[in-house]
Amino acid sequence: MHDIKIKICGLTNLKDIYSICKLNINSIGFIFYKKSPRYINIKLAIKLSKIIPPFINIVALFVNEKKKKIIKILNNLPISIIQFHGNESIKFCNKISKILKKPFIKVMHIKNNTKFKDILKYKNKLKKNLFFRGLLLDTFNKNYGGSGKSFNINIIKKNSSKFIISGGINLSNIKNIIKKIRPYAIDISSSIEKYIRKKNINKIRKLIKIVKNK
Ligand SMILES: O=C(O)c1ccccc1NCC(=O)[C@H](O)[C@H](O)COP(=O)(O)O
Repeated sequence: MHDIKIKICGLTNLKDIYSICKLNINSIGFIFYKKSPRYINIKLAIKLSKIIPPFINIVALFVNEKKKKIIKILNNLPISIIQFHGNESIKFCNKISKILKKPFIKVMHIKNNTKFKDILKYKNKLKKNLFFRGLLLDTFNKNYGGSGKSFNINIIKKNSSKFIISGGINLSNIKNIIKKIRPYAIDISSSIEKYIRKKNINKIRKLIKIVKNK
């Protein structure tokens, strides 16, 4: 059985990063989307990135951002992966990734009527691109992400493909998600917060214990 990777999204302060980096997590997400309550600017991102040790990935998240802005951020930070979390076209994602020579992951927002075949179809299109690394499934929401709301995971067939699952993952539903899908990775934000912009390290510890089974 594969080890499930963990991405903690929406980090905004040194204290949280310092604590999280001591734990068994794989990636940290910085949100460069101004409308998110977890948005950070480039100046803060530079400061935060300096304390992230090797082998923990920094993921830069954008929502329908302009090419120029993405390039500026990526040229100034040690980013491992770009996360396109809006309605960006596959062509746009690939173009930016090619220019920057950085891999990308792409969100698909899951609605009540989304079918598994729609997900596979989208993933197959993405897979044609050299820099594509993973499809992240998040619950459809007008604010694009960080909703704390789950989608119906029963539409995903177990082990049929490797997905990054997000949207409303918490300590109560994580066991079921693992049992039903055993995803490649999980991406989590709001349920592990004390309040907006402050993570709850104890909850993260508990989550890791379940996910990594240690
Ligand atoms: O977290 C946000 O504020 C956010 C806002 C706009 C677009 C994306 C955002 N987060 C992206 C993530 O990767 C979250 O982990 C994902 O949406 C799941 O969030 P949650 O349901 O709160 O666990």
